[in-house]
Amino acid sequence: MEEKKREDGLVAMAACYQRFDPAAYLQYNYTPPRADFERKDSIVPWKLACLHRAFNEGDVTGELLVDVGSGPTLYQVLSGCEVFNKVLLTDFLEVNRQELRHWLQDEGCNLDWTPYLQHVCKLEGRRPSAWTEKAAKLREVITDILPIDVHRPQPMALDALPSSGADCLVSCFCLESVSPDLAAFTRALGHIGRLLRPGGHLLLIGALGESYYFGGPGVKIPVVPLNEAQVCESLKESGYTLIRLEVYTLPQDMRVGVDDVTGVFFAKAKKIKQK
Ligand SMILES: Nc1ncnc2c1ncn2[C@@H]1O[C@@H](CSCCNC[C@@H]2Cc3ccc([N+](=O)[O-])cc3CN2)[C@@H](O)[C@H]1O
Repeated sequence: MEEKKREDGLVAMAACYQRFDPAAYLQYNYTPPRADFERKDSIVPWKLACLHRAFNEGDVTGELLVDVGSGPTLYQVLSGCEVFNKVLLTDFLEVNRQELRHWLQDEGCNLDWTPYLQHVCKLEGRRPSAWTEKAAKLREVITDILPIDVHRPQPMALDALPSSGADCLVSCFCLESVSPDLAAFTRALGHIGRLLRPGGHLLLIGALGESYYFGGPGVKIPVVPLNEAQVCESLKESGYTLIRLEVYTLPQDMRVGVDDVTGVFFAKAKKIKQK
């Protein structure tokens, strides 16, 4: 009975995503005020600063970085692309994989990523005009955009990764938005952990206190509301050691009606080496 209930929850969640609208989603979350590079307290600059620091403090190294549940966004790998020479983007929906391909092939997409590229160049101490070099670097290291389902014990095709696994995973706003409940969120953390080599790092960004968001006009998608303690506990339960947790609380004017998120967490964790 338990298994049937679990399965039904995942089928219902997948059905919600059939109406996901990448262009609207990008508009809701990746334009001002949530993405305002002139504002110190805007969410996107905070996320980019967390990722820049995490990728550049010396302990995150290797060949392969996998972004889990990329959605239609690229910001999550703008720092990582300077550290890894192979980056895989992944998503559950073809419409999102297509949106990412459009950018990769410079075919025009639904968001201008230039301000993001310029901002991360600034974080790296480079002149903002180096954004074109960063865009070229990104197009060089992103070797594929693949399907993924974090609810499967094997979330990606077996031949997608080397047998040793990825050296680092990044995942932003995905797991809590695709899991019917906390147990499913924790299981999904364990599933993606199987893509990561022991000792590899997980950089996880997610929503705190969010119970729904709009994935398009009238497309209300349920989210499992998380608090910091649950995030820490789920990471521990699914085989990670927490290195650092940072929390951002949304100022009132960042609450724009597209979700009921109250905060954002950034966790840097490490997959425990098997004894
Ligand atoms: N089974 C699956 N496995 C993997 N990925 C899957 C699966 N099902 C759907 N997906 C894939 O996962 C999805 C990822 S987008 C999820 C959106 N998360 C909530 C949204 C995001 C957001 C952004 C920014 C801010 N902010 O404050 O600045 C707040 C918030 C809070 N609201 C989507 O790409 C879908 O295609």
